[in-house]
Amino acid sequence: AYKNSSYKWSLDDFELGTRLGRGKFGRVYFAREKRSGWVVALKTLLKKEIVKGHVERQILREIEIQSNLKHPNILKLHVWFHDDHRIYLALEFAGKGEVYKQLTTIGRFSEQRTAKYIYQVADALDYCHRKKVIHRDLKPENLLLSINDDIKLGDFGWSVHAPSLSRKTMCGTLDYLPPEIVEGKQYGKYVDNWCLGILCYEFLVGHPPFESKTTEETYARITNIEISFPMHISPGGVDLISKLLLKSSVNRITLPGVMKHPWIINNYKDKK
Ligand SMILES: Cn1ncc2ncnc(NCCc3cnc(NC(=O)Nc4cccc(C(F)(F)F)c4)s3)c21
Repeated sequence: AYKNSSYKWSLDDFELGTRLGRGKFGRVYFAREKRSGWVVALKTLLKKEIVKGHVERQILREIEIQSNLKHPNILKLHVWFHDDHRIYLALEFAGKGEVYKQLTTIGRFSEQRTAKYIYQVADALDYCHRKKVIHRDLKPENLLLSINDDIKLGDFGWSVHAPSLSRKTMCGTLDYLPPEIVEGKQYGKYVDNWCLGILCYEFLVGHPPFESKTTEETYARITNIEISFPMHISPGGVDLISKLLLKSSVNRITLPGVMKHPWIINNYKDKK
């Protein structure tokens, strides 16, 4: 029945299970589609919250963008539907949950684990960029892990079609903002390359490089690129991060360049 896209999905098609997570606009549940037995992560978003947050256009853009992306390291949006009060996103279920939960539990990741995740995120982002999509909100909270420990890039709630000037209102952490956004300049797809550098540092060290007590201090450290590396990071890791965290966005190492970087090659053995 559900193969033809005109099928009207509803909550009645799903059996809800345990709650997997809670966000600002709604909750995520483990769910099973009754007829096929398919397991999904059902994200519910309260319409009145979306209207209050003035993010209606964003959720529609996310649905349009994520429905058209098909990549092994991007969380699939299977179907979406709505009722009087909520919008529902039936997403691919990531068996090992959120990356940041693992990062906070373990503290920091090994070079091998980091290289694998960075390779997979770079591969997913390169695919997005080729489809003219900038993710813009890359951080551990938006990364999930499949049961085979593969990265699933999720939450395209902030993604846009390149190039873009649309303001990214400050919600959540500032640590990942690149200098061009902090300085309110026009920006392009290279914002994702910057975020990949922040992500790589945070995976290896356990916290982002410019984290500070005050917003002003974080801004200052981002625009001056004040970065220090702990002793335990290898020269290869320092080299890759230093080639991503460059003020001039066009000089940042490309995503294919990240995937071919010696540090990645040496540390990520079983890449396909
Ligand atoms: C926790 N967890 N454990 C396992 C597991 N497996 C899959 N998914 C999980 N969690 C959901 C991950 C998400 C993916 N895509 C999202 N998309 C979104 O949240 N979009 C969104 C929200 C609010 C406002 C807007 C708007 F309007 F601003 F655009 C957009 S959330 C899982």
